[in-house]
Amino acid sequence: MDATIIIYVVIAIAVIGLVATLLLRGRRTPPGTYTTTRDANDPAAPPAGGGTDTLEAPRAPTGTAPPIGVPTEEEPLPAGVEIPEDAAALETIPVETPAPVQGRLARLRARLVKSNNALGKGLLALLASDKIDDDVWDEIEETLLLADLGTEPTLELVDALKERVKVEGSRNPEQVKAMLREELIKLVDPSIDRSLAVMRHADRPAVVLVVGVNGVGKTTTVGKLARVLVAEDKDVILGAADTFRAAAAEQLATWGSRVGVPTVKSDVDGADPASVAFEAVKAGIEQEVDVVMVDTAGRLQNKVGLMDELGKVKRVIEKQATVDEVLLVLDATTGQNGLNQAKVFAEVVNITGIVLTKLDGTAKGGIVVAIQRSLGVPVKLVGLGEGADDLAPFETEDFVDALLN
Ligand SMILES: Nc1nc2c(ncn2[C@@H]2O[C@H](COP(=O)(O)OP(=O)(O)OP(=O)(O)O)[C@@H](O)[C@H]2O)c(=O)[nH]1
Repeated sequence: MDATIIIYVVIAIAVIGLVATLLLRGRRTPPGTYTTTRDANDPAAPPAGGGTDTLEAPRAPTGTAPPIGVPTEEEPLPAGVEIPEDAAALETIPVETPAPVQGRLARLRARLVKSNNALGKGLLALLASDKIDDDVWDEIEETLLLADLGTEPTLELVDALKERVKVEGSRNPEQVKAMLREELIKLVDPSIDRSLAVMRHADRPAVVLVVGVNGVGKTTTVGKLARVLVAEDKDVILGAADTFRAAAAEQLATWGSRVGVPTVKSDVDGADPASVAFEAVKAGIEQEVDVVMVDTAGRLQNKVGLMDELGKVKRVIEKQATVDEVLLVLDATTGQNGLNQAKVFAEVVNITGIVLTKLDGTAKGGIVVAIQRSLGVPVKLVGLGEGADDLAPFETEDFVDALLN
């Protein structure tokens, strides 16, 4: 009897608590409010009058989006932004355990071997031929250029090989392979620091901003990278600031929920990305996570638009934290086009690392060298498939071995 009363009392307290929480939360995030000056790139002029201005939301293609609040750099406000409960709450649903990160590139080597066979086999056959005359050197050069190594690195590699063949004389296949391996490793550069800046600061999380054009595999990469961080035992929050494509936020949230990582997103198409980024970092600080990772749209229709959007996202984040890492995602299959994209992004934000996706679908592994050379930024991660754990930290020797096998 006593026990029944206690159970009723506990249930009553829980219901009252829940109702109070819902009421309070509703009051904390008034929709459609906008209290300070607009930015030039904000979508619509605020109506005149009153202490609180209300902005029309940027319209979704259907034109059905309701008015939302748009943040300013002075005082960002939520714009229909959903802030999930902390990761501990999400962990009540079964989550997947990501594959270990250590040695992933070596394990995924077969993907590169398949696509880069032409490069490795071609070069080894040429170098091991009885007589290496100018025609053979030309063919070697062509093979390297076709693998997107870039003109300058190709010439450097060919010169180094010519010199070694002259000095060492031998064309025993094993020796040739060792020689080529050494020279390729030098070109890719094992001395570069490729670690990700994902260490939590004393009082706030590390913030990673992920940029790149649509379709390169950016959202997928953020999802996969969340798994990498979870595998390294880090608490993560995702910010779905790619508000341009309606499904991107849901796609990201699905990736996150698979590994118990919450996603801050807006339920309004075309909401201000800076608002989502701000709220994600705020949630990350409040929930004391290690890393906040923000996905962005970064449409490349023109440089000024891109600069406005990414610049604002970054400035708004910097009201509460530092941006520790800006990762540019590039599709390895796009060759020169990817390099051009990289240059435009590099002019707009300070890129600290490259994620090269779809390396499994191309024989153009040389793009790693070309990108590092032209941007002066290291390739930190490579995408080697559509599977959830097909993203690997870049390791020079494993990469070169995959090219040559
Ligand atoms: N083969 C292969 N496919 C990949 C890789 N990375 C991503 N993809 C695929 O590329 C496609 C596009 O990926 P998304 O993540 O949606 O591209 P996005 O750049 O985020 O596009 P938006 O969300 O529109 O900005 C998807 O089908 C992914 O599965 C990879 O490393 N290898």
